[in-house]
Amino acid sequence: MIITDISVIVFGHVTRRHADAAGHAHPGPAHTVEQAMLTITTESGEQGHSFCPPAVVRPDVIDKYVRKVLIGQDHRDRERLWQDLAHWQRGSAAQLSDRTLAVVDCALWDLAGRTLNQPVYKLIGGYRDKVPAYGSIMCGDEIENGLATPDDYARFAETLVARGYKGIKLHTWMPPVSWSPDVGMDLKACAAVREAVGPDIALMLDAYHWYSRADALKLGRGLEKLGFDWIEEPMDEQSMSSYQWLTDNLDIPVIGPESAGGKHWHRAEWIKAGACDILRTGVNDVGGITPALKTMHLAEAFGMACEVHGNTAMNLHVVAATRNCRWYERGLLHPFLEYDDGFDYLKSLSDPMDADGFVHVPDRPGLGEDIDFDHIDAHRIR
Ligand SMILES: O=C(O)[C@H](O)[C@@H](O)[C@@H](O)C(=O)NO
Ligand SMILES: [Mg+2]
Repeated sequence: MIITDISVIVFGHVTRRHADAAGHAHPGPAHTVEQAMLTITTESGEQGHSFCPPAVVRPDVIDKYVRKVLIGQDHRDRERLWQDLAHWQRGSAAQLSDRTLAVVDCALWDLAGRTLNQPVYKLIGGYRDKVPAYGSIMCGDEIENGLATPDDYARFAETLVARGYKGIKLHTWMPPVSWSPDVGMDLKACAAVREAVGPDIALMLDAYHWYSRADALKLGRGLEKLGFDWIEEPMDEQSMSSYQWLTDNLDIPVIGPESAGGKHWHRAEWIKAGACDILRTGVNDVGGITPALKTMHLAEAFGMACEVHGNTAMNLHVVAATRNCRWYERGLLHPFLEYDDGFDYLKSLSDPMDADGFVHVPDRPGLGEDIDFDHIDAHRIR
């Protein structure tokens, strides 16, 4: 039970996803990027693993903070270890990020599950073994027949419905796309998708993140006419009062915050301020499964849904262990990418989806990631 070692392996991972100047992903040629696997080991050799970009678990952060808090501790004390790491953030000069807390917390949950031979969501307390997924489409682009026009979005939406999705979220065009942002074009894409899929598919929009209040209101009013289920991140989430204003002026549910910091504490303030109708959390956004569950339960106490940001096993287990979340966000998707091909370092998908749009939680222990350790060893960089 006592943690004796924390290690990081950096390996090469082949992907066709490329980040643009704003950090949003788009398809491109296959290229190799560095990926890190954090491993926490106990005195009896039990291990838990979690994946992230190498910078999140760079040696100085692991040595100065993570090892100091975890080594010699009982791995089952996830709550205390998470609180201790969160307290170290204050004195870390912003070097110890919520993302690092998340990868450590996930590895501890994976360790607990692997040790007990149980999936994480069953350790938390399962609510369901399969969850409905919405297809989360990548941000728009200027790629011919990609996501360059409203018709491109409409055609892709039809493909997603045929695949089984019962919900679709659009991310529309954002800089560096040359002519964006453009509320009119956002609404044309949303109208084209609604026309293509009909009234029974749930639709949501995740918009350009820095619209003015006036533009966000215009966008929201347009989505109301199209019967969309929520509007997401149309303004800078650092302005909670802007979201309070928008929520007061729109009928369509406003969801958030996704990217704002402050973990579950700040999300409590959004609820108190009436800055959202649906709360949002995400394992990477709030610092782990542990605080994501706190956020889910916070929202539940206020009679609110809390939708979980992001794909991968860590978020799927949170959705499977809670009632007040309607969807699993499966993505990001693009006509030129085959999402079901998965990752080259996992032997199978962590979020397999059936033809009816349900993602089945793997019955494998821990986070259930079917890790190809031989692949990782063969492509190890350091
Ligand atoms: O890079 C990002 O901002 C996220 O990946 C984002 O595109 C997407 O995950 C999101 O906002 N989902 O709600
Ligand atoms: Mg979002």
